[in-house]
Amino acid sequence: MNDSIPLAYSSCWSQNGRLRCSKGVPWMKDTYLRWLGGRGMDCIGWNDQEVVFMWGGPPELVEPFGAMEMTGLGRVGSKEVSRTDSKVGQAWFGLDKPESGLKSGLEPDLIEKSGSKSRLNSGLSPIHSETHADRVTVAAFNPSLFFNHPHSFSFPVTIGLTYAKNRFERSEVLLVRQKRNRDRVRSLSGMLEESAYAAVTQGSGLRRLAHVLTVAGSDSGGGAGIQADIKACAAACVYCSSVITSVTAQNTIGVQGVYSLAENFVAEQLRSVLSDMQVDVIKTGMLPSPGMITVLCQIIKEFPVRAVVVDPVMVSTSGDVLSGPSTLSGKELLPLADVVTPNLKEASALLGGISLDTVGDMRFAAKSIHAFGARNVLVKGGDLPGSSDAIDIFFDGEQFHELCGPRIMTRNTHGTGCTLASYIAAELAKGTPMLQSVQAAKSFVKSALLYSKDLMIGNGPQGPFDHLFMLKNQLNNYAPKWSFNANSLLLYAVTDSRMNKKWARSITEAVKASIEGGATIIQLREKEVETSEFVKEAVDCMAICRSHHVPLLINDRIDVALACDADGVHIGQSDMPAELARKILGPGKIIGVSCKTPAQAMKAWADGADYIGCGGVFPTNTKQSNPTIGLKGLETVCLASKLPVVAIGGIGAGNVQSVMELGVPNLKGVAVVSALFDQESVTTETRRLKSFLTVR
Ligand SMILES: Nc1ncnc2c1ncn2[C@@H]1O[C@H](COP(=O)(O)OP(=O)(O)OP(=O)(O)O)[C@@H](O)[C@H]1O
Ligand SMILES: Cc1ncc(CO)c(N)n1
Repeated sequence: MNDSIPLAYSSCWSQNGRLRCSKGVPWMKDTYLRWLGGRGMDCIGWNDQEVVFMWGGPPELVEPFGAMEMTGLGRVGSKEVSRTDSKVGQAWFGLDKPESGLKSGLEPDLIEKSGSKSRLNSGLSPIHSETHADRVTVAAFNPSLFFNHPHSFSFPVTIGLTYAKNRFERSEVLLVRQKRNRDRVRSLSGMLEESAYAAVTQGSGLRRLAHVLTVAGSDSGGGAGIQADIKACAAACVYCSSVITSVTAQNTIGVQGVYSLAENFVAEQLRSVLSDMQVDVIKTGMLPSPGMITVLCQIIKEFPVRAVVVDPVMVSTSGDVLSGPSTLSGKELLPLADVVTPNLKEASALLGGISLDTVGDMRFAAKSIHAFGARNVLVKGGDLPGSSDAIDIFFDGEQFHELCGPRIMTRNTHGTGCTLASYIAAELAKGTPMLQSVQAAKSFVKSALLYSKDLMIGNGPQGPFDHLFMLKNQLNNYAPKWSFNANSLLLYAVTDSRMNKKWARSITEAVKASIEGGATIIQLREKEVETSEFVKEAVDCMAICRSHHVPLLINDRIDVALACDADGVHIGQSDMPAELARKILGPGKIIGVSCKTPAQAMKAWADGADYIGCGGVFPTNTKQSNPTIGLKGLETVCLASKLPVVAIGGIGAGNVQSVMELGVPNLKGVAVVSALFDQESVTTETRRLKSFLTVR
């Protein structure tokens, strides 16, 4: 790499795969800014597993990644720590206090607990350390927010990424946004992702894949065990190596035979993989003997990994015993587990055979198993009697989370447990935080069951399902096309068929006029138009919007959005659930959800929406039965929302200022119907309203 900026300005580099840090980098603000301007990146911290970079860029590239906040991620041992800060300049770069860097992102007690090797620090403060990195995390931020420095805007994204990659040849480079949306962001921006990959491969010619090692039994029927684990990891785009503990003769009827491997041969497999490959996460399944667990625990301590996921397999779905409860009752493994995932029978066995029949019992079980030393516990309720939902209880030692999803009526649930644990492991390997990993896994199992509910493999009562359904789902469009810029919510024009009719305009004319007046995003909300007509107009509107670089969304009608390749959809609380809309549309489309309450806003975020529409703020003729929430209600939802917000409902030139004056950072604009479209000149009215709005 052409490294024309002297290394002295940087605080660390890699040598033979180890990260080395310079001693006593002087605090030179101006030089540093020049360096940052040229590189767009600085290492702000590291520990023995992870290096954290800050990366800046021009606003239009950075904003989709969350302009106002950034997150530093760190790890101490296998515990992930993170810190999100909106007062970026000072807290993260220590412009005022060089020592304040990421050090403050790690709780001091964690640093101590983790032992002497782990440390994080500011990239600028004097550091004397040598460690190695197996992951480089690149956090995006917008330097224009706090650096009044011309060079901050002038470097290509790839330089930063190439830089990171070259510095840490053996490391994986990850692009992240806020902790909350990390996984989505990685796929949000096609351009950035491509750049990232180009950078990663160009630089050193090497690239890493997140890696899960499964230590489990083979299911000859292919639905559970090691076979399910490999497929689940593949579906999550993660590499999976496998150490086989036992071979079962198994089909959809039951388990006909079990042949367990010798403990020392399992140890040999473990050492083969772990001594050669960079495993991020170990997932365990069937461990047929206490001796095997002892061997595994020893080897995990020898080769520490990012996280350990323990699925305490004891009984197959068919009811056949795969390993006795005694194997885990030694409880050597649980203290090493970042998460343990017992089903009801397994939880009961771990707790000496108590009966678990209700969600309350599941909470009790989760707490009791947590006391054995696992950091997190997920008690799975797939077999909860009399429940129409599939309810799992997640306990992190402090809080319970009830993860609730619809129970899919199907015989094909063989291997759900193995799949769930492996998918959690895969997400953790990619760097997704624990709770989100569990949620993603649950959502994956649900979708896989839904897709496979009528599949017929084998003649027994419990069939396998199809893990790779996404490859076959033609509706899914996984190529990201549009990276959502929340600033486009500034003046959001929503068309209305009644008003168009009243003023004798076609939808296309209305859209064209509002764009001319300065609308920054358009939504077609056409409740009274025939589908064929709607699609035809939507295609024309798309062409106009594309040529003006204005995103076009379709209200409610996902089919129409797909048919005209719109940029996304806007959905209400009673329309298609956002989570399913995301499944159908893929990560590249924009999804907005109407929300009135903080709870709805949280759900929209969890479901993968990009923004929320909040209102009705003021009374309106468009939706007479819609109760208004007022400016106070809007403010409350904005403060609770993790997504950008656009206000809607009775907004026009007379009150738009009162809305924007709320001054909540994530309130990005106003959505307007009548004030634009129930007017003689749409262009004039749009222009007028726009004059009250400025990009914030
Ligand atoms: N019919 C279903 N519909 C939706 N989700 C389900 C269904 N059955 C199980 N799940 C979910 O699948 C995950 C695995 O739970 P389950 O209790 O089936 O595990 P398990 O008994 O260990 O599975 P297996 O032994 O078949 O591998 C949980 O998140 C559970 O809620
Ligand atoms: C090998 C194996 N592991 C796990 C399970 C649990 O479903 C199974 N049925 N078979």
